Parts: sequence; structure tokens; C-alpha cells
Amino acid sequence: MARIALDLAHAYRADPQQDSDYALLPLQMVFEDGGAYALLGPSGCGKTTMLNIISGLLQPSQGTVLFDGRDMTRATPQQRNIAQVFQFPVVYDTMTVAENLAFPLRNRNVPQAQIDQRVGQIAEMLEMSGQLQQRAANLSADAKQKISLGRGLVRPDVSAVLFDEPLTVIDPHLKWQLRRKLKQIHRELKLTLIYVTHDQVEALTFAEQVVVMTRGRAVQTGSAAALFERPRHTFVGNFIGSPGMNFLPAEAVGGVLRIAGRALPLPPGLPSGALKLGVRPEYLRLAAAEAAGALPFTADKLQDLGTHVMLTASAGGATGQVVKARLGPDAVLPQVGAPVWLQVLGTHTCFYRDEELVEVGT
Ligand SMILES: Nc1ncnc2c1ncn2[C@@H]1O[C@H](COP(=O)(O)OP(=O)(O)OP(=O)(O)O)[C@@H](O)[C@H]1O
Repeated sequence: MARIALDLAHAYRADPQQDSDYALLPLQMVFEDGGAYALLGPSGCGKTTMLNIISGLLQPSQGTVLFDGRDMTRATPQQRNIAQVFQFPVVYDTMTVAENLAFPLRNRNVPQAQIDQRVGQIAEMLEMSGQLQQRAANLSADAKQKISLGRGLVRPDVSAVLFDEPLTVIDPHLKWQLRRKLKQIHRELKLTLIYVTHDQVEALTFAEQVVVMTRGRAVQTGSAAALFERPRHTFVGNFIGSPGMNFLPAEAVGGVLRIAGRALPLPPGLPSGALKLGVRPEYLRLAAAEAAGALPFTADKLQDLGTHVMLTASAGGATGQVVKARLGPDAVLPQVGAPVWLQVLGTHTCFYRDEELVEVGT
């Protein structure tokens, strides 16, 4: 296992001139030894580029990759001792499941007794013990991908195991089981795992630390709770959560907070000027008319989602801003088309300037 430190940037084109020429803008990042990380972001944000730079399939156009303080920037994947699991199964059809799992160990002349022990352990973790003697050729795509996962995890001495969207081909129900399984495997094997995905549920269930990326930038690294509670960037607020955070344009001026033509009490510590107020649907509560920290909206839509009702409401005035509020079972539901007051200020409310979080004591 290794502590992996990146201090680099990458452009696929020579002589990059502007931010958009970079697949990865200059970044510093550390993956601690034994940690479970996810790289999360939309298509094209640079996840695979970062993964390939860690594995050694790609050399960064500038900067360094350190493993335990050693410069590995120019080292090959073999020298880095990395295991990789890709989107699609990489298995030998003519071999049995056991032979496939043993392959990475046999390649490194690990003694047979150790191979048997480790293959048995991994097969048990992946619930494949009953299939060890079956030929891989006869297995389903799901089972083959489980073998690929097992082959990635079988060597105890790797620097890290890298996963590139490994559950894409997996049936949705099994996917859910495997996500939880991988988390358990991480706890038991204590390998450094780095997992690329564009699926927030996958990232948040699997990883201890999620690196949220957009357009070549790692905008926040944090636990699921931190990304939910204190998104450091509006992109994170919007990308994490379903639906994402609500944002309202605001202005701190003359000792008040102006939003949608109304003046609210100014939270302490907030700098003056243009801001965005961010509040998650989970924290946007119904309020009494004219309550402090609340704003009037019009109830546009109510969706009963079984465990809760999702209210869609719009602010009056020039902004016409639309927000979503997740109403609990005790909420007195407004009539569609009727005015509704929503509590926008509270301990969970965040403020953003130039899309970055402003730290305040609300
Ligand atoms: N070999 C390449 N040559 C030129 N540009 C590339 C190459 N690979 C990726 N890019 C560009 O670099 C940027 C980042 O791509 P990357 O594949 O790292 O993103 P990603 O987040 O992994 O996306 P996806 O989820 O679609 O795989 C994109 O703009 C992409 O078009």
C-alpha cells in the first residue's frame, strides 16, 4: 500500500493556452494509504485522466506523482504495482474462476498455499465460493465482472486498486449489493481503493472520501456528510443530492440580506455584495407568513413520493426563482397555486460568492 500524492496538471494538446485546454487543471491531491476514495463527476470532467495518471498509463504534461514520497511520475504501471479493474470484464474464458482469481498471484510466483488461501478468501467475500471450479466462459456478464473485481483485489501487496466504473455492466440489484460488498471488503482488506464513477450513489456508498470533479478541477474532497452539509462549491451543491441544492441570488447590503425583492436579517459574518444563498430541499421548511428568515413563494406542484412530498415552488418578482422542498409526513400541505412561505435562513443554509462557499456563522 502507498500514500499517493499528486501535484500536477495535464493537457492532451501541446502548448495549452487557456483553462479549457487542460483535461486536469493544476491540482494537489493526496490519497492516504488504506483509504477508500471515489472520483465523482460528469462525463469529460477528467476522472479517467486522473486514474490513468495514477496507474502510469498516462504521464502528466506537468508536475509529479509520488508514492510514499518517491517520485513515480515516469514509472510504468508494473513498477507502480497497481491493480486495475475496468468497465468490462477482463477474464480468461478457458480458465476456471479459481484459476482466473489466482492468475495475478501465480504471475508473481506466490507460493501455492498462499494462493489457495487468498483465492478462497476473495471468492468468499464476493460470494463465488460455489463457482470456483466452473469455467469462466459459461458465466454471465455479472459473474465475469465479479471475477474481474476479485482479480483486482486478490494481491495483498499492491500500491492501490483502481476501479474505472466497474459496475456499469452489472444488473441494478446486484450493483447495489456489490457496492456494499466493496465497502465491506475495503474494511477487511485495508487496500487503498480509488474508484471512478459518475454515479453519486455509487460514490457516496462506497467511499470514505469523495473527490468531486468538474471541467478538469477537483472542487471538493470530503465525506458524504461534508459534501451534503457544506458543499464548498455550487457545483457540488447541485451535483450531490437528488434533487440538488436550491440557489437564490441574494445581496448583502445596508445591514440586510436582499432576496427576491425582500429584506431578510443579515446572517452574522456575511460580507456585503452579491451572493448566492444555497439551501437543500431537505432543509427548506414551511414557515408562517412573515416569519423571520422566510420568503413567500407560490406552490406550483406537489409530488407524493411515498416517504415524502416534494414541493416545487416559485418566487414572485423579477427572479421567478424555482425551488424544491422535501416536506416531511407532518407538514400541512399547501394548495397548488396558493402562496407558501419557506424558511430559507437557518443553520443549514450556505452562502456562495463567485460559486465558492463563504464561511459564516449562521
Ligand atoms: N486521449 C485523449 N486525447 C485528447 N483528449 C482527451 C483524451 N482523453 C480524454 N480527453 C479529453 O479530456 C477531458 C477529460 O476526459 P476524461 O476521459 O478524463 O473524463 P472522464 O471524467 O473520465 O469522462 P468519462 O466519464 O466520459 O470517461 C475530456 O474533455 C476529453 O475529451
